[in-house]
Amino acid sequence: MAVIELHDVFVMQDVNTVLQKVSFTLEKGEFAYLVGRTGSGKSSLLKTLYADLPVGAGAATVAGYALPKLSSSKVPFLRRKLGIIFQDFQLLFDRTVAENLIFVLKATGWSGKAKIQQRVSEVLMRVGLAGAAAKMPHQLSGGEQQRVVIARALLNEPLLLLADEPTGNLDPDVADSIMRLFVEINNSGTAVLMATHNYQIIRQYPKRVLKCENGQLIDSAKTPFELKSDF
Ligand SMILES: Nc1ncnc2c1ncn2[C@@H]1O[C@H](COP(=O)(O)OP(=O)(O)OP(=O)(O)O)[C@@H](O)[C@H]1O
Repeated sequence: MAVIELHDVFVMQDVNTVLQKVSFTLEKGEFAYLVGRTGSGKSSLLKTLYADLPVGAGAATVAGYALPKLSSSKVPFLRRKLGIIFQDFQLLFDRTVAENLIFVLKATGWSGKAKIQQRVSEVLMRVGLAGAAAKMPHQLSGGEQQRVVIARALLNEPLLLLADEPTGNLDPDVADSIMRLFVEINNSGTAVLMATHNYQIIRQYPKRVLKCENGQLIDSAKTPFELKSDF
């Protein structure tokens, strides 16, 4: 089953076309990088996929939801199938790690204190932060904070993780450990689409690459291309 299926999609910012005729399929459990120079349209494409930007034209299905016709009341249901790891979806710094996670669980319809506590423990364990529940975000390193963001994205067992520069502000060792976490999550069946400028990571963990260039999306699975370090 495909978790993303786009056919001739136009990615728009207001009246401007950022990407035209985007067509690709991401299967369940697949991993792909999304690359391209600054301003080439990576974030806009990701935003289109989680219905933060409207589809200009074309056919798009994400996690079983047909996007062009998706009513705003259905958007939360789509988002529950997705784990979104974005620079601007940061942690709430006035609450503990556990409270950050509980906030999202309650907002997505969870109830029952024991069930909620158990889910919080499970996701923290999954990202290697079993002891961090009672800590405040500022007591954690940048890499640990990113792990909490990933834990939060995993709360509702998403079919697909959408990540925008998840290793962006981290030093190379920490970036590598975050990448290994993504690989582990992917190996357990969650599809991942990760926008990145991190050439080292792509070299070290080679996978399918989707590249935004000149208003189009090039797919290494269809048109093999050599990735240069200046993408
Ligand atoms: N909120 C916005 N309103 C209008 N135009 C925007 C907005 N955000 C981005 N754009 C424009 O859309 C185009 C694509 O930007 P986008 O942020 O998708 O690129 P990107 O590849 O993610 O870049 P970066 O690598 O810097 O994150 C750019 O021309 C940008 O100026």
